[in-house]
Amino acid sequence: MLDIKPKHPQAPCIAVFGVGGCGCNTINQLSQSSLSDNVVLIAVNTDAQSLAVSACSSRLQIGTEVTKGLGAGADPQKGYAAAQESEEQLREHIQQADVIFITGGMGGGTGTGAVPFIASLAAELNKPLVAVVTTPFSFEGLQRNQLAKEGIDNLMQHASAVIVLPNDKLAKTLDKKITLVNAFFESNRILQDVLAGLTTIISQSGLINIDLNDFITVVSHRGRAAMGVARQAADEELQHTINKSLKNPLLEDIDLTSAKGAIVSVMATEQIELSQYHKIGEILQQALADKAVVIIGLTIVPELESELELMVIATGIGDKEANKEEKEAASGIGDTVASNTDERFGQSELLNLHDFLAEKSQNPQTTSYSSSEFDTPTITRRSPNRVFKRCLNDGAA
Ligand SMILES: Nc1nc2c(ncn2[C@@H]2O[C@H](COP(=O)(O)OP(=O)(O)OP(=O)(O)O)[C@@H](O)[C@H]2O)c(=O)[nH]1
Repeated sequence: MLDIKPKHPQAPCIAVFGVGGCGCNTINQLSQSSLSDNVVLIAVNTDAQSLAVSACSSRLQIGTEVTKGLGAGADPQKGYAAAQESEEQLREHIQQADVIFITGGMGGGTGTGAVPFIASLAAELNKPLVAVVTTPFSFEGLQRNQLAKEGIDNLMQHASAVIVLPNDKLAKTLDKKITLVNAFFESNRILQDVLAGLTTIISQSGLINIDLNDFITVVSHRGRAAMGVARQAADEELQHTINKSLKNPLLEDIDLTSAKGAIVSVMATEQIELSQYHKIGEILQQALADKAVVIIGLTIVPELESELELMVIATGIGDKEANKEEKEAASGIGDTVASNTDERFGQSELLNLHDFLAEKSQNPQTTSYSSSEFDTPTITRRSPNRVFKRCLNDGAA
């Protein structure tokens, strides 16, 4: 049974399901990250042996009758039937969470069959669910790739957002001599970062907070999602940093101009200027679809190593052609450029920051942070010894 006891009762409960071999490997690696204490990792598999060596404290063997604990033998229908057999336990786990992340490798039996089933339960229980899945290496053959495609199509019908990480794409960025085991490990590190980043974004209390409702607003656009992280190098133009965050080479080739929503988590030092914060919103509005909802959170980290770090999650990414038609219809012309960004950029967020800066200039003590309140300044963290710390307005701290 899922047991989430957040230290901060107001913090949303986040369940991360790792399903099948790939999913369980990923959350094993994720358990090495420092995650907020409201995040629970649940290993779900048909394969009893692989589950037995999982580092996760919550493990759920599904389909004991259907698979006899031996895996789904690359048959997604078996994976689906296994999840169906264990529907009650899965429901109990889902019910206790406020938001669900699920990860698995598409192309085999368990992940391809069970991930869409779990997503359908979450949809039925009205819980937001974001899936982060891989597609097979092309050397694994056409059959696996076809199964993966079908699995993703099924998943898209139920998940709030789906982030796809093609193993093939990853292979292109690795040394040709890398071993298969290491290639998987590297790929899992990306999955780990994506999941750690997603959970951090909702758990973290910043100066300008991104809460669960913001997250739900953005993921409710449904469809493909993408995520990118960037750190501003010394003297780098803000535009360039944002472009970097939008061009994560390990994610799918996707058309961000069709994204209908984005959540941006900004970490910056106290030196961040109002105009910089505003500019992030403007640049993103121009990069995404017209009327895209952009929610920007800000956390002040005095010890940040760079001037600024950004994590962007873009959602509701659709078909390029459909998007072009939509834009043309909306504007009455061919090439549309995002206009009137102020209207779509949350004024209340700007006011919050403005208040903060004004207050700071009048009363410097209100922003004197103790350095122990903050931790390593990167958005995603891998060190198991580092506890994620909250910032500024966390009343419960
Ligand atoms: N990135 C990454 N991909 C993996 C890993 N393990 C497997 N995969 C990919 O995920 C696909 C599905 O493999 P598994 O997750 O082992 O399969 P399963 O879902 O457990 O299904 P069955 O073994 O048939 O029960 C494979 O075809 C690989 O492309 C991993 O550790 N990392």
